[in-house]
Amino acid sequence: MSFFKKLKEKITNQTDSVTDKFKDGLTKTRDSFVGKMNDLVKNYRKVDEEFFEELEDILISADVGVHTVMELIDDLKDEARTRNISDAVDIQPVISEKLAELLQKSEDETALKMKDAGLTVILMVGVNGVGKTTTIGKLAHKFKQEGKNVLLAAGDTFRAGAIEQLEVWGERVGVDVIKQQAGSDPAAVMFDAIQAAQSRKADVLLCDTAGRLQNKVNLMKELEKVKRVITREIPDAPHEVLLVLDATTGQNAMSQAKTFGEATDVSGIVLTKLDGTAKGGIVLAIRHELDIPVKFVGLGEGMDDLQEFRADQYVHGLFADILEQAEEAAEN
Ligand SMILES: Nc1nc2c(ncn2[C@@H]2O[C@H](COP(=O)(O)OP(=O)(O)OP(=O)(O)O)[C@@H](O)[C@H]2O)c(=O)[nH]1
Repeated sequence: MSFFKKLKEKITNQTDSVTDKFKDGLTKTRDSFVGKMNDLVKNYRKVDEEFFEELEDILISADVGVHTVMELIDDLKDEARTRNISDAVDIQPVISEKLAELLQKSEDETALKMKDAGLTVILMVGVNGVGKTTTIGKLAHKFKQEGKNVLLAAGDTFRAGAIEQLEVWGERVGVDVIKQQAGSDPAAVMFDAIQAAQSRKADVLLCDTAGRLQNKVNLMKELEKVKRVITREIPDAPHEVLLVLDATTGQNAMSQAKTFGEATDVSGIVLTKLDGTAKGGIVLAIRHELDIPVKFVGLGEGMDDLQEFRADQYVHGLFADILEQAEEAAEN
């Protein structure tokens, strides 16, 4: 069975709306990437050294990341040799297949670690402006729709307006926000929030945190303190530490991930604004070079536009058209 058929089979048991969300959200990346790939195939026709050099540039310009691209190109060269592929058209499905392999390390690890019973505490970290507040709102909405009792903790007491912004989302989604005055100790807010969550028998507590990166030592200290307070109240919490990264910032997002990774144990990444960039290859760089699973992607500004990351949907969203063309060409 062809790779495309296998891919289609994989996504058939998911709802069409998820497939559409990924396809729509990846429009910018697809248009740029697929356009360049089509030109490449047209211009070169034959798979040779120059072809691979051009392909390398295309992948790097989509923010796939230099190390990942190098490995990928080596793999593709081997594959072209062993499968005896010389026509550029025939290598296209192999490219998508290899990208899928890179992403598909383990589907299980993208699922959130939720408690079967009792409170799940999720700490949200990331620099200002990446869409952390919006992501907390979207996650709260998702949990509410699943019938869960959700509470928010306004742990960003540093940035002016952060508490109010979280309250706006709280109202929009219909969940309460536990807060203190601006400038107060975020660890104290967490303590209050955990008490409130436990007495209200909440299922999920989503904790906002401050995102200043200018001073790494302060950031580390603050995150450590916040985590310590949470762990003192609930020993196995926080159950997830989700780092929010803005896909449109490209390699900057990679360096933020490294900094936060040093400051705290990040269990997963939420990649926002994937719909707003032509450089959606960043998903591959993160997955391959950081070894932290991408758990969610932001594919729009609306409440329903946060999607659990699915490697098969991502690859389908990017390559369905190319793969279909290749399939038709092979059949004729
Ligand atoms: N297109 C698109 N826009 C998004 C996405 N996530 C967030 N945004 C937008 O990005 C902007 C910034 O998001 P906010 O949540 O307000 O982030 P912020 O207040 O700047 O900073 P933090 O909350 O500290 O991250 C808003 O206009 C959001 O609507 C997404 O996945 N796609």
